[in-house]
Amino acid sequence: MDTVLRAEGVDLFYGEQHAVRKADFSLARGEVAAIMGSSGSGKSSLLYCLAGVLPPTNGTVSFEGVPFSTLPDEELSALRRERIGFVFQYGELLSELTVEENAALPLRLAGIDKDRAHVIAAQVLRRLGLGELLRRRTSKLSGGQAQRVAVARALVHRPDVVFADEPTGALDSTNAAQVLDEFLQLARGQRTAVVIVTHDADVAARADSQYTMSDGVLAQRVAV
Ligand SMILES: Nc1ncnc2c1ncn2[C@@H]1O[C@H](COP(=O)(O)OP(=O)(O)OP(=O)(O)O)[C@@H](O)[C@H]1O
Repeated sequence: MDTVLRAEGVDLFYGEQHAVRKADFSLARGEVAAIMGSSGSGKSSLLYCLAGVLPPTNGTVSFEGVPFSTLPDEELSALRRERIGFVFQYGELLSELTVEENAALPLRLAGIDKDRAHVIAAQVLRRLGLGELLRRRTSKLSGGQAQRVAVARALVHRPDVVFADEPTGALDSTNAAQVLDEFLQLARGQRTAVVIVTHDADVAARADSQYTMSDGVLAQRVAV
Protein backbone atom coordinates (compact mmCIF):
# COMPACT_ATOMS: atom_id res chain seq x y z
CA MET A 1 0.00 0.00 0.00
CA ASP A 2 1.25 3.44 -0.94
CA THR A 3 1.10 5.31 2.38
CA VAL A 4 1.11 9.07 2.11
CA LEU A 5 0.56 10.00 5.75
CA ARG A 6 1.29 8.13 8.96
CA ALA A 7 0.88 9.07 12.61
CA GLU A 8 2.41 6.97 15.36
CA GLY A 9 1.76 7.39 19.07
CA VAL A 10 0.54 10.98 18.74
CA ASP A 11 -0.25 12.80 21.98
CA LEU A 12 -1.35 16.41 22.13
CA PHE A 13 -1.61 18.35 25.38
CA TYR A 14 -2.92 21.91 25.77
CA GLY A 15 -1.42 22.57 29.19
CA GLU A 16 -3.11 19.94 31.39
CA GLN A 17 -5.73 19.07 28.76
CA HIS A 18 -4.84 15.76 27.07
CA ALA A 19 -6.67 16.32 23.76
CA VAL A 20 -5.19 13.46 21.67
CA ARG A 21 -4.03 10.20 23.26
CA LYS A 22 -1.54 7.90 21.56
CA ALA A 23 -3.16 8.11 18.13
CA ASP A 24 -2.01 5.80 15.33
CA PHE A 25 -3.29 6.55 11.85
CA SER A 26 -2.28 5.81 8.31
CA LEU A 27 -3.64 7.07 5.02
CA ALA A 28 -3.01 5.58 1.59
CA ARG A 29 -2.76 7.66 -1.58
CA GLY A 30 -6.29 8.45 -2.75
CA GLU A 31 -7.97 7.04 0.39
CA VAL A 32 -10.94 8.83 1.94
CA ALA A 33 -10.95 8.49 5.76
CA ALA A 34 -13.75 9.81 7.98
CA ILE A 35 -13.34 10.68 11.66
CA MET A 36 -16.46 10.92 13.82
CA GLY A 37 -16.88 11.73 17.47
CA SER A 38 -18.71 13.99 19.87
CA SER A 39 -17.89 17.64 20.41
CA GLY A 40 -14.66 18.12 22.34
CA SER A 41 -13.42 14.57 21.67
CA GLY A 42 -10.25 15.87 19.97
CA LYS A 43 -11.03 15.54 16.25
CA SER A 44 -9.86 19.02 15.22
CA SER A 45 -6.79 18.72 17.42
CA LEU A 46 -5.84 15.46 15.72
CA LEU A 47 -6.41 17.06 12.31
CA TYR A 48 -4.04 19.91 13.19
CA CYS A 49 -1.36 17.39 14.14
CA LEU A 50 -1.90 15.30 10.98
CA ALA A 51 -1.69 18.45 8.84
CA GLY A 52 1.56 19.61 10.42
CA VAL A 53 -0.13 22.70 11.86
CA LEU A 54 0.43 21.73 15.52
CA PRO A 55 3.45 19.68 16.58
CA PRO A 56 2.35 16.73 18.75
CA THR A 57 3.59 16.66 22.34
CA ASN A 58 4.75 13.05 21.79
CA GLY A 59 4.83 10.79 18.76
CA THR A 60 5.48 11.33 15.07
CA VAL A 61 3.56 12.38 11.99
CA SER A 62 5.27 11.51 8.70
CA PHE A 63 4.44 12.63 5.19
CA GLU A 64 5.72 10.18 2.56
CA GLY A 65 7.94 8.70 5.26
CA VAL A 66 9.48 12.01 6.35
CA PRO A 67 8.57 13.16 9.89
CA PHE A 68 7.26 16.75 9.94
CA SER A 69 9.46 17.33 12.99
CA THR A 70 12.62 16.85 10.92
CA LEU A 71 11.69 19.57 8.41
CA PRO A 72 12.90 23.15 8.81
CA ASP A 73 10.00 25.65 9.19
CA GLU A 74 10.26 26.88 5.61
CA GLU A 75 10.13 23.38 4.15
CA LEU A 76 7.20 22.46 6.37
CA SER A 77 5.31 25.60 5.24
CA ALA A 78 6.06 24.83 1.60
CA LEU A 79 4.90 21.23 2.04
CA ARG A 80 1.64 22.39 3.67
CA ARG A 81 1.09 24.97 0.94
CA GLU A 82 1.87 22.75 -2.04
CA ARG A 83 1.00 19.18 -1.08
CA ILE A 84 -1.89 19.71 1.35
CA GLY A 85 -5.31 21.40 1.09
CA PHE A 86 -7.88 22.43 3.70
CA VAL A 87 -11.64 22.87 3.72
CA PHE A 88 -13.33 24.31 6.80
CA GLN A 89 -16.93 24.49 7.94
CA TYR A 90 -17.47 28.08 6.84
CA GLY A 91 -15.20 28.02 3.80
CA GLU A 92 -12.92 30.75 5.18
CA LEU A 93 -12.71 32.56 1.86
CA LEU A 94 -11.20 36.00 1.33
CA SER A 95 -14.33 38.12 0.91
CA GLU A 96 -12.65 40.95 -0.99
CA LEU A 97 -11.45 38.60 -3.74
CA THR A 98 -13.50 37.11 -6.54
CA VAL A 99 -14.45 33.45 -6.82
CA GLU A 100 -11.71 32.90 -9.39
CA GLU A 101 -9.07 34.73 -7.34
CA ASN A 102 -9.91 32.73 -4.22
CA ALA A 103 -9.73 29.40 -6.03
CA ALA A 104 -6.47 30.35 -7.77
CA LEU A 105 -4.68 31.28 -4.52
CA PRO A 106 -2.82 27.97 -3.92
CA LEU A 107 -1.51 28.07 -7.48
CA ARG A 108 -0.39 31.69 -7.13
CA LEU A 109 1.35 30.79 -3.85
CA ALA A 110 3.12 27.97 -5.69
CA GLY A 111 4.52 30.57 -8.11
CA ILE A 112 2.25 29.90 -11.10
CA ASP A 113 1.57 33.06 -13.11
CA LYS A 114 -1.79 34.74 -12.80
CA ASP A 115 -3.22 33.90 -16.24
CA ARG A 116 -2.35 30.23 -16.03
CA ALA A 117 -3.55 29.99 -12.41
CA HIS A 118 -6.88 31.52 -13.39
CA VAL A 119 -7.33 29.15 -16.33
CA ILE A 120 -6.79 26.13 -14.06
CA ALA A 121 -9.00 27.57 -11.30
CA ALA A 122 -11.78 28.29 -13.80
CA GLN A 123 -11.69 24.67 -15.02
CA VAL A 124 -12.18 23.35 -11.50
CA LEU A 125 -14.85 25.95 -10.72
CA ARG A 126 -16.79 25.01 -13.86
CA ARG A 127 -16.78 21.36 -12.76
CA LEU A 128 -18.36 22.54 -9.52
CA GLY A 129 -21.06 24.45 -11.40
CA LEU A 130 -19.61 27.91 -10.70
CA GLY A 131 -18.70 28.84 -14.27
CA GLU A 132 -21.11 31.79 -14.27
CA LEU A 133 -19.74 33.26 -11.05
CA LEU A 134 -16.01 33.50 -11.69
CA ARG A 135 -15.83 37.28 -11.26
CA ARG A 136 -18.22 37.55 -8.32
CA ARG A 137 -16.92 38.59 -4.91
CA THR A 138 -17.25 35.70 -2.50
CA SER A 139 -19.10 37.93 0.00
CA LYS A 140 -22.01 37.84 -2.49
CA LEU A 141 -22.36 34.04 -2.64
CA SER A 142 -24.86 31.66 -1.06
CA GLY A 143 -23.54 29.22 1.56
CA GLY A 144 -23.47 26.31 -0.90
CA GLN A 145 -21.70 28.37 -3.56
CA ALA A 146 -19.12 29.62 -1.06
CA GLN A 147 -18.42 26.09 0.12
CA ARG A 148 -17.91 24.96 -3.49
CA VAL A 149 -15.31 27.72 -3.89
CA ALA A 150 -13.59 26.43 -0.73
CA VAL A 151 -13.59 22.92 -2.23
CA ALA A 152 -12.12 24.25 -5.49
CA ARG A 153 -9.42 26.12 -3.58
CA ALA A 154 -8.51 23.03 -1.55
CA LEU A 155 -8.14 20.81 -4.63
CA VAL A 156 -6.97 23.15 -7.40
CA HIS A 157 -3.26 22.45 -6.88
CA ARG A 158 -3.89 18.69 -6.88
CA PRO A 159 -2.58 18.17 -3.36
CA ASP A 160 -1.73 14.72 -2.01
CA VAL A 161 -3.99 15.14 1.03
CA VAL A 162 -6.96 17.37 1.83
CA PHE A 163 -8.09 17.87 5.42
CA ALA A 164 -11.74 18.76 5.77
CA ASP A 165 -13.12 19.82 9.16
CA GLU A 166 -16.93 19.59 9.05
CA PRO A 167 -16.79 20.87 5.46
CA THR A 168 -20.54 20.90 4.93
CA GLY A 169 -21.59 21.52 8.54
CA ALA A 170 -22.92 25.00 7.75
CA LEU A 171 -25.14 23.84 4.86
CA ASP A 172 -28.67 22.44 4.80
CA SER A 173 -28.81 18.70 4.23
CA THR A 174 -29.61 18.81 0.48
CA ASN A 175 -26.82 21.27 -0.25
CA ALA A 176 -24.45 19.41 2.07
CA ALA A 177 -25.01 16.11 0.27
CA GLN A 178 -24.47 17.73 -3.13
CA VAL A 179 -21.31 19.61 -2.19
CA LEU A 180 -19.91 16.52 -0.51
CA ASP A 181 -20.60 14.41 -3.62
CA GLU A 182 -18.80 16.92 -5.81
CA PHE A 183 -15.91 17.23 -3.36
CA LEU A 184 -15.33 13.47 -3.10
CA GLN A 185 -15.76 12.93 -6.83
CA LEU A 186 -13.18 15.59 -7.63
CA ALA A 187 -10.75 14.30 -4.97
CA ARG A 188 -11.11 10.67 -6.06
CA GLY A 189 -10.70 11.70 -9.72
CA GLN A 190 -7.28 13.18 -9.02
CA ARG A 191 -6.26 10.64 -6.34
CA THR A 192 -6.13 13.22 -3.59
CA ALA A 193 -6.51 11.48 -0.21
CA VAL A 194 -9.08 13.06 2.12
CA VAL A 195 -9.34 13.13 5.91
CA ILE A 196 -12.82 14.35 6.74
CA VAL A 197 -14.10 15.18 10.21
CA THR A 198 -17.86 14.87 10.38
CA HIS A 199 -20.79 14.44 12.73
CA ASP A 200 -22.83 12.93 9.91
CA ALA A 201 -23.00 9.13 9.68
CA ASP A 202 -24.11 9.34 6.03
CA VAL A 203 -20.94 11.26 5.21
CA ALA A 204 -18.79 8.75 7.07
CA ALA A 205 -20.47 5.90 5.20
CA ARG A 206 -19.07 7.30 1.94
CA ALA A 207 -15.47 6.99 3.15
CA ASP A 208 -13.10 4.08 2.52
CA SER A 209 -12.17 3.91 6.20
CA GLN A 210 -13.94 5.12 9.32
CA TYR A 211 -12.60 6.16 12.70
CA THR A 212 -14.22 7.29 15.90
CA MET A 213 -12.73 9.61 18.47
CA SER A 214 -13.75 9.54 22.10
CA ASP A 215 -11.98 11.43 24.90
CA GLY A 216 -8.90 11.87 22.75
CA VAL A 217 -8.68 8.18 21.79
CA LEU A 218 -8.82 7.35 18.08
CA ALA A 219 -10.16 3.93 17.05
CA GLN A 220 -10.71 2.48 13.61
CA ARG A 221 -14.17 1.08 12.98
CA VAL A 222 -13.96 -2.32 11.42
CA ALA A 223 -16.66 -3.23 8.92
CA VAL A 224 -18.82 -6.17 10.09
N1 LIG B 1 -6.31 25.92 22.06
C1 LIG B 1 -6.79 25.15 23.03
N2 LIG B 1 -6.39 25.34 24.32
C2 LIG B 1 -6.86 24.55 25.32
N3 LIG B 1 -7.73 23.55 25.15
C3 LIG B 1 -8.17 23.32 23.90
C4 LIG B 1 -7.72 24.12 22.78
N4 LIG B 1 -8.33 23.65 21.66
C5 LIG B 1 -9.11 22.62 22.06
N5 LIG B 1 -9.02 22.42 23.40
C6 LIG B 1 -9.69 21.36 24.18
O1 LIG B 1 -9.23 20.11 23.69
C7 LIG B 1 -10.30 19.18 23.61
C8 LIG B 1 -10.45 18.70 22.17
O2 LIG B 1 -10.91 19.81 21.36
P1 LIG B 1 -11.14 19.69 19.79
O3 LIG B 1 -11.52 21.05 19.28
O4 LIG B 1 -9.99 19.01 19.18
O5 LIG B 1 -12.41 18.71 19.75
P2 LIG B 1 -13.41 18.40 18.55
O6 LIG B 1 -13.72 16.95 18.66
O7 LIG B 1 -12.83 18.89 17.28
O8 LIG B 1 -14.68 19.27 18.93
P3 LIG B 1 -15.81 19.94 17.97
O9 LIG B 1 -16.52 18.79 17.33
O10 LIG B 1 -16.68 20.68 18.92
O11 LIG B 1 -15.09 20.83 17.00
C9 LIG B 1 -11.54 19.90 24.17
O12 LIG B 1 -11.66 19.56 25.53
C10 LIG B 1 -11.20 21.36 23.99
O13 LIG B 1 -11.85 22.13 24.96
